[in-house]
Amino acid sequence: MADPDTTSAFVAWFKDHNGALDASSMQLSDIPGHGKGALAVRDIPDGHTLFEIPRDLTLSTRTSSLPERFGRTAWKNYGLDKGWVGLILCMIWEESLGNTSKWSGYLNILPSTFITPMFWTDDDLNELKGTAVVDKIGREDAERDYNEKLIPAIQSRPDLFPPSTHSTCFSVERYHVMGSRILSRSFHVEPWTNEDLEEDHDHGEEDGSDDQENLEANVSQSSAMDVDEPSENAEPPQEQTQKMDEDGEDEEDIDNPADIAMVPMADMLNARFESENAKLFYEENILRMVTTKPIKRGEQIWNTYGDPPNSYLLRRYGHVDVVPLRPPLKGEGNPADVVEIRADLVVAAASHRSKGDMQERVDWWLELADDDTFVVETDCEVPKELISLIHLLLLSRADWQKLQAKEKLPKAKLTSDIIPIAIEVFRKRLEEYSTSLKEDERLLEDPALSLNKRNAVIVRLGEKRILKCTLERLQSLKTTVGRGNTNKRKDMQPSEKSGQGKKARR
Ligand SMILES: C[S@@+](CC[C@H](N)C(=O)[O-])C[C@H]1O[C@@H](n2cnc3c(N)ncnc32)[C@H](O)[C@@H]1O
Repeated sequence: MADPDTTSAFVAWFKDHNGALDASSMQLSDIPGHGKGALAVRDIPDGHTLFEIPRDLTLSTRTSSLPERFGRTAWKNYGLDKGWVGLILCMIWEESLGNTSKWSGYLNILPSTFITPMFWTDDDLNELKGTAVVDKIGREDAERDYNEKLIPAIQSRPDLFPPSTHSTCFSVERYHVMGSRILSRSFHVEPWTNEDLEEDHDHGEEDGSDDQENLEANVSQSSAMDVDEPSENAEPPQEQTQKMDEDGEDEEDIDNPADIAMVPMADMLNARFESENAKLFYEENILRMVTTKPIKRGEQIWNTYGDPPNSYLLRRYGHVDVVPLRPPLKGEGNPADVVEIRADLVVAAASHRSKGDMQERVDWWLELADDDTFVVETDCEVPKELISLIHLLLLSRADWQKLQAKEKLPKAKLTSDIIPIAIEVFRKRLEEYSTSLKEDERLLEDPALSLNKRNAVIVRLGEKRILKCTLERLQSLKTTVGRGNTNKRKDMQPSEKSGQGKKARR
């Protein structure tokens, strides 16, 4: 895919702009099935610096000159300070400048085609039916920002965005390309000093807005960051996270979109479940990629994307992880997979035992539990909140009234009246996919299966394996409970983990 000329032009640009690369340790290469990536060209010890990126070489709304030229007040008035649209506009504008942009040598190496579901045909998207990907692709939301913010902004300043370039450089297609580049490559880079933060704050005041809350949140976030490595510098280096947050709508949840940055060179590293052997740290003036394990010559240098489930990997990055699974699951897949179960499925399964005031109980639940989706992980444990909701729906009217008075959710215990309903929930959830688990396993044996379809099958198969495993455990528990012997099956007690309010990736 990458031609060596593009790669060497990028490396030359990086060095020309004060990036430091230890080429005796690492080189960029084409890696089959991974696009480009970094390989160790010698044995590298733990704690070794592979490259350093000057902060001003990162590309964000802080470093591009566009927000300043556009005017900070106007930037806010057009809504460019919220979400990703401001950074997307900076990237498109920098690209429209061609070779005169400081980042042209970087933008030239970034991909313009993506294999994420955002760009799939309806036929391929159908393969994702039932999975956690379907509702989260967000193409319509992105296009709303394009039409309601970006277009009015560029039309307001023909001096910065000549009308002749609108249909080419500023097209909705380029907008999606830049959005996908951010989705799959951006980092969360906070300012180093309070002065930098104050600078952000000053801009807010200049615009007559009050950013004090955000400012404080950022200060505390900064000081709370993990410090992984001892540093020779006055201040310790701090760990960077590629991808701001694990939640699906992360991009919108970020306190300060100015913290989202494209980081040349650091974004050339691939990632695989629990394979991380290098990590990005930040210091006052540079970001530094440091090895976190010894790496053998010829091995790939892996960053981490936070080891998310395959549904998330496919949606954001366009690939899936397939590694050995852990008990109780067998075979290969992603040990970080999850399956989401909507609360309405639980309500439907419990409806035949309805107490008449079901809706009232559901509303009360939503208020108190603050989540309408349960997440089952590869340990195949029934989420505590799911059990608790079934309990709530089955309570006698008198017990329900007592509970309301106490404002406490019912205990999460898998009793003989709960188990059959939980079984029905898992069965119904499995029916939401259009194929069976066995059919999916057969499909994966077909070498002619397209990459998109293969990835979709891997995502849904991972979810189905969790559902089947949990279902089997519930069925076996039903038999045990039926025999009046619950003590032997302690393993089916709900996990504490899920009781701690693990949120669905929505
Ligand atoms: C941060 S970039 C890494 C550099 C990228 N490979 C390139 O060619 O520019 C992230 C992208 O790399 C690819 N990638 C990363 N890890 C991968 C993996 N384990 N398997 C396949 N592709 C991977 C995906 O296309 C993902 O969107």
